[in-house]
Amino acid sequence: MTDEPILSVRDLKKHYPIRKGIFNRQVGAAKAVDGIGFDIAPGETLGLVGESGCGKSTAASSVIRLEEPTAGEVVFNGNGRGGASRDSDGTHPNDVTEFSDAELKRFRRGAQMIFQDPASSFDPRMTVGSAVAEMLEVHGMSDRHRRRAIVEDLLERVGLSAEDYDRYPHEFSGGQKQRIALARALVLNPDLIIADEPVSALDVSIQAEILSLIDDLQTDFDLSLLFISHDMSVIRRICDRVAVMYLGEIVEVGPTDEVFADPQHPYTEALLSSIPTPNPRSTVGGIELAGTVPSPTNPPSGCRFHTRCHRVIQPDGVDVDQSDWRGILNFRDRVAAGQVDVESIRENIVVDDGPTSDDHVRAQLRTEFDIDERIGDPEIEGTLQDAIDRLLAGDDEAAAELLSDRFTTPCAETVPERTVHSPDHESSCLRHESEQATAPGAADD
Ligand SMILES: Nc1ncnc2c1ncn2[C@@H]1O[C@H](COP(=O)(O)OP(=O)(O)OP(=O)(O)O)[C@@H](O)[C@H]1O
Repeated sequence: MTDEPILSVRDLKKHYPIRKGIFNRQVGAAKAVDGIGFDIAPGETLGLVGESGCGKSTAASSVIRLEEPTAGEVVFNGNGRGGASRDSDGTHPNDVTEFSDAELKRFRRGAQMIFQDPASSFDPRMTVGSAVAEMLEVHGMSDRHRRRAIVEDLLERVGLSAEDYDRYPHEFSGGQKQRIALARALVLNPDLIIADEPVSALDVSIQAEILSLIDDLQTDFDLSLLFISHDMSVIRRICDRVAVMYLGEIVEVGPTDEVFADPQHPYTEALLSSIPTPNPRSTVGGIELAGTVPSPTNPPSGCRFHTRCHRVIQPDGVDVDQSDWRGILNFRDRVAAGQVDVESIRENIVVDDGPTSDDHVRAQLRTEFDIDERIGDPEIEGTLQDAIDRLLAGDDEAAAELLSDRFTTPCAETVPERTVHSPDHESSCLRHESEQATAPGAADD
C-alpha cells in the first residue's frame, strides 16, 4: 500500500461570473473558491470549517463536480484508481476535473455526498428502502432480492431496522433521515464521503448520535471523509485534521488537536473563541468576530481577513493598544463608506441636564467604536481628534481622507505567504512571516 492520498486538491477555483446589461456582459466574478488545496489520506477525516459564505459548499460541490470548477486539479485515487502516475504532459489520469462522462459516473460511485437537509433529498412517494436500493440498480445490480438484502443489512448498520425498508421518508425524524442518507451514501461502497453540514439541522443530542455513527461507519467501511461544518465543536468531535476557510481561501490547516491547542491564524482564534463553554467565567473566548464575511466579488486587498482581524498589524511607528487600533480602523472604514452620521448619533444621546454638546458626540463615537477616551500616542490621538472635528463640521470627505491617509496597515497591502509551524501545520498570516525569516535554519532551506 502506498501512502498516496485518496483525494488531492490543488489550486481549486470556482468563480461565478457576474453579468449585467442587455448584452449580459461579464462585469466581474464572485470568487467563491479562490485557489484552495488539501490532501485527504485513506481513512482520514479532514474538516473544512468557516462561517457561512466562506465557500465551503462551493468547494465541496466543485470537488465532486456537481459544479464545474473554474480551475485547478482534483486527483481521486480511490475505488481502484490508486497507483497511477502523472502523464508526460504533467496531467494526472485521476484528475476528476478532466473526467469523461463514463469516468465521472464511476467516480460518483466512489465518492458520495451527504447534505445538511436529508428531507429534501428523498422522494416522498418512494419507500426509503427503494431510495437506497435505486443506487444499486442505477449502477447495474439487476437482482432485486440481492438489492433488498444489501439495503436491509445497511439499514441495520446505520441503527435502523430491516423493516424500515418499506416505510416512507415522512415516517422518520430528522436524525433518522440522516441515518438513511448515510445508508444511501454507503451502499455503493465508496472510499470517500463528502458531508456538507450533516448535523447542523439536528438537535444537539441527536447531533452527538449521528457524529458517533459517522465515526463508527468510518472505521467499519474504511472511509475517508471531507467533513464541512461552521461549528468548531463539531469539527473537534470528528476530524483528524482541520482546514480553516475564509473568503475562498484556506488560511490554516493542521491536526485538529494542534489547531485547537495552538491556533496560528487570528480567524481560527476567533472561530475557537465562539465555542460556547460550560463555564461562564471561563477566560477562553472574548474575541468578537464582528460583521459578516465580505462579498467574494470584491474581496479585501492583501490578507482578506484584515477588515475583521483583531490582530491586524500596526504600521511602523505606530504602537497603540491593539483593541484601539482595531477600533480606529473600523472607524476609518465606516467613515470612508459614509456610514457615520454624527447628527443621528447626536439625536440618540440622552443627556440628563442641558443640550447635547459636541463633546457628548465625541465620547459617544469613541464608545461605539470601542476606542479609548484618550490614545497614548499623541500623534494618533491628534489625527483622530482632527477627523472627528471634521465630521462634526459636516466635512465627511475630508475626515475620510485624513483617516485613510494616516491609518494604514501592512495587512491590506501584502498577501500573506504560507508559514509552516510544524510538519503538518500551516497558516497564512503576515505576522508569522518575519518570525519565519528569522527562525533558526530558515536560510538553510
Ligand atoms: N451561483 C452563485 N453565483 C454567485 N455567487 C455564488 C453562487 N453560489 C455561491 N455564491 C457565493 O459564493 C460564496 C460562498 O458560498 P458557499 O455557499 O459556498 O459558502 P458556505 O461557506 O458553504 O456558506 P453556507 O454554509 O451558508 O452555504 C457566497 O458569497 C455566495 O454568495
